[in-house]
Amino acid sequence: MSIVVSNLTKTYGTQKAIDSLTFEVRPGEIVGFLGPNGAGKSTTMKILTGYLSATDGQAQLMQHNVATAPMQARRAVGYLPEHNPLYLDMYVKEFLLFIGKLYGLKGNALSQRLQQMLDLCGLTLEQHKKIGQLSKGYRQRVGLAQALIHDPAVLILDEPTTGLDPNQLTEIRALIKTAGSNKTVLFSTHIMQEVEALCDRVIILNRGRLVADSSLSDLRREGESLEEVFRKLTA
Ligand SMILES: Nc1ncnc2c1ncn2[C@@H]1O[C@H](COP(=O)(O)OP(=O)(O)OP(=O)(O)O)[C@@H](O)[C@H]1O
Repeated sequence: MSIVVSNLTKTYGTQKAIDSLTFEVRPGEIVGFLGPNGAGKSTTMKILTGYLSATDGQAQLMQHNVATAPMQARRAVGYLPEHNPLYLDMYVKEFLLFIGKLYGLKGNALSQRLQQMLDLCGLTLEQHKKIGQLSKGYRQRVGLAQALIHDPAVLILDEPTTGLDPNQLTEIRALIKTAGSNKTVLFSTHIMQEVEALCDRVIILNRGRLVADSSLSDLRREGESLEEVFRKLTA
């Protein structure tokens, strides 16, 4: 399994943001992580990527426990956080080189990987611009390039297409599909068509609890649209 989450719980003060979540993601799957605002999606992703610690339960990425083997787990994952925090004063190329070095890349391996990421993410012409000068769609490309630069087995993307215009949205979706073709991808979104276009499976949370874990083909067989299923389970 690429991702294993068992009985994962996170409490903020007296509020349980996630409550005994258990699910697994197989190698190569693209899984849509859905739920209404505040359901606990970002909290789960932050625990998986080592930005938060769990109150209880366990999570593993590529067999590495995120709490007890954090360095190995972090190397196995690329993360695009919600709102894509970037250093706006850095140049695109400079930023990607900086992130590559943080992952231990150097010399030819670093230059080759940078070139591959600029090509893959369509950033070649923008590489000498400051990140702050880029449109939102191009900033998302930079966010994806930084998540991919160390060639992780797992990609975790928190609402990667929020706030994009329809053209940029289509381009970023295509990029996720290409970049994720040989990876395991867990990504959150509120756009149901996106899940239908990209995912093999959906996991739905509601108020911190898992309320559905199903392949899209099983959902379709039952004759309900994803939107109907979502509404029924999270109303
Ligand atoms: N740092 C924090 N301190 C206190 N409560 C928090 C904190 N972060 C999140 N929460 C709460 O935990 C719950 C889950 O939040 P989370 O951001 O994980 O949800 P989400 O499903 O990602 O929502 P959205 O779709 O709006 O991004 C919410 O009730 C939220 O207010």
